[in-house]
Amino acid sequence: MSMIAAFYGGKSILITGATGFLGKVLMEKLFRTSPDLKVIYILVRPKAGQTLQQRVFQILNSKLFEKVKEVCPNVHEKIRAIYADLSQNDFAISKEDMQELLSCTNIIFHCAATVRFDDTLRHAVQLNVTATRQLLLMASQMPKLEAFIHISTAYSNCNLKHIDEVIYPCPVEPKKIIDSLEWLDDAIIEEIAPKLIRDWPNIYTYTKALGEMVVQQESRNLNIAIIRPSIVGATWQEPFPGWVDNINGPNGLIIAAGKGFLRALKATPKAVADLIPVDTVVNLMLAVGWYTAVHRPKSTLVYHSTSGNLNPCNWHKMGVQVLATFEKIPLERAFRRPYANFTSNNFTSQYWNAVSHRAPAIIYDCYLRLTGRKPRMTKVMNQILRTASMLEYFINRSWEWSTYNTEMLMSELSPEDQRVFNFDVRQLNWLEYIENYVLGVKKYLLKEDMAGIPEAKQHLKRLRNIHYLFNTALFLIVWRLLIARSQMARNVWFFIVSFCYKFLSYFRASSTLKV
Ligand SMILES: CCCCCCCCCCCCCCCCCCCCCCCCCCCC(=O)SCCNC(=O)CCNC(=O)[C@H](O)C(C)(C)COP(=O)(O)OP(=O)(O)OC[C@H]1O[C@@H](n2cnc3c(N)ncnc32)[C@H](O)[C@@H]1OP(=O)(O)O
Ligand SMILES: NC(=O)C1=CN([C@@H]2O[C@H](COP(=O)(O)OP(=O)(O)OC[C@H]3O[C@@H](n4cnc5c(N)ncnc54)[C@H](OP(=O)(O)O)[C@@H]3O)[C@@H](O)[C@H]2O)C=CC1
Repeated sequence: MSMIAAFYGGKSILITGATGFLGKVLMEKLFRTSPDLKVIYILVRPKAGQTLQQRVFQILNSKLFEKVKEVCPNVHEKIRAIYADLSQNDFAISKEDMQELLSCTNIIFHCAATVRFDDTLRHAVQLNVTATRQLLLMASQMPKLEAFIHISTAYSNCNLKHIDEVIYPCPVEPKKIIDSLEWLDDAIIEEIAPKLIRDWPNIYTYTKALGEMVVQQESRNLNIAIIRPSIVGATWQEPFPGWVDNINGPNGLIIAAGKGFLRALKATPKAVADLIPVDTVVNLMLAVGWYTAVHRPKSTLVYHSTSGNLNPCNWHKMGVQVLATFEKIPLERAFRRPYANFTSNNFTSQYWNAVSHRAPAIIYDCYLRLTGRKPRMTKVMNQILRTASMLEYFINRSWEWSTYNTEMLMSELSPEDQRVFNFDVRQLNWLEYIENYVLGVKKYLLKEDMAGIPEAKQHLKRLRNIHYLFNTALFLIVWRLLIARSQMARNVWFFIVSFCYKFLSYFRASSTLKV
């Protein structure tokens, strides 16, 4: 019997960010391994015209939850969606709901955040810092609370090269920033933001670092742990391999590469690609929840959920495997054949952007215009290049994350728990994982049918022929222009023609002699 699964039985669990990528996989695993849990409270806001109930219904009826429905048929009754907006005072939760949360919650998993790199400082602080403080305040009023698990990111200290499982101080006190945002207007905030974030690459990582400091400062006598995942990728094993449902991190670039939009990337091939499967992160989260509640460590422990120091893979290996998978399982209606290279040189990168990205987009838009359609490719291309440039910081550097606490926890688990809540990335086979990942992007994110693969392959063949035809035509045009304008080009041309003529005459004469 799994001790961790048994621990969550009968518990009331509060999850923020349950509608996000990590939150959904966390709920799925909880329901599947501890179907006798009492209730999962989720703080949700209405979004995209959907009510809370519609959002929950959609999640529970997705492919991800298929296995849960077999193990826990009454899952609908065990999930309680509470209206909340984490960027509002008291999260805009009703008095009754707040009372219920305060009196019943046993465990908190705080996943909600804005993960946009380009968010405004005001909004990112509201969500990643102030909301964390507010939730800790709520937690301190929960008599039954056993553990508070805060999800941060391994990149919260990406201004350092070696990162230990400790909370590092930030140059500016979070409280000072929270207070100053109350009276500064938006224009001034955006002006001072670059000065505040110093050597952090974006607002996201900076505010996540502030969030950790808040956790340390406001921990009071709570049982708290922080988990820092690196780049969270598709599921490795559970509930099935390759599940993914958003375009963050590598996902958008994998699609852009598979559709033939992105054919070169400013990346350092040997830099470590620190991906971590989402189910591995979730298993660690549940193990940490159990350990924090049962063993009650004296201080706030930080756990790194990273792969680089235990089972490293670099961007070259990853890129090659992504492309190899697209050879076997192409995406539908590609713009060009998937082909790409990584370059760490600025000049080469600019060159490839002009030749491989912008030029084909402009040519395609001309074609759309000529055929009476609305041009759109340049816009799409600009968006992809903007996204790629935002991610560049992370694919041109390597970090070392120590994992003492994570390894310590692994050794504390029973063999059964190590199996059911496996977070040992040493067992991960990267080639197999990446293949399933790419397949998952095609099936679950793009919702493409596997039956369409032969047609997709046929389409790629047509693209290859168009490519050859285009290159030949281009060569002939350039050559013709050269011959018309340059004596030297004419001489070379006559030399080639006469050489070919002589070769053919010799070949014909020798074959006549043999007869
Ligand atoms: C040496 C030889 C080698 C040979 C082999 C070479 C082979 C190469 C093949 C290439 C294959 C590539 C495969 C490898 C992939 C490597 C990529 C690695 C990426 C690494 C990422 C590291 C990130 C780590 C950070 C830390 C992790 C975290 O803690 S949190 C999660 C990270 N957060 C995010 O990822 C959020 C990032 N997104 C944003 O901040 C914003 O979306 C944006 C700023 C990027 C864009 O904002 P904007 O307002 O302009 O746009 P938005 O409204 O959001 O969207 C507009 C349209 O753009 C689409 N979109 C959005 N995001 C992405 C995206 N990530 N990728 C692609 N497209 C995106 C979006 O859908 C919108 O489209 P429309 O709706 O159609 O308009
Ligand atoms: N994905 C990754 O690569 C990594 C993620 N992390 C961390 O993991 C956690 C989860 O990330 P992930 O699941 O990928 O992110 P998502 O963007 O998928 O999910 C974010 C969640 O936060 C919720 N949220 C955002 N704003 C509000 C708000 N104002 N009120 C209520 N809820 C809100 C979202 O709700 P809604 O659906 O309504 O928008 C959503 O459920 C974050 O803390 C992130 O920093 C760490 C490292 C890597």
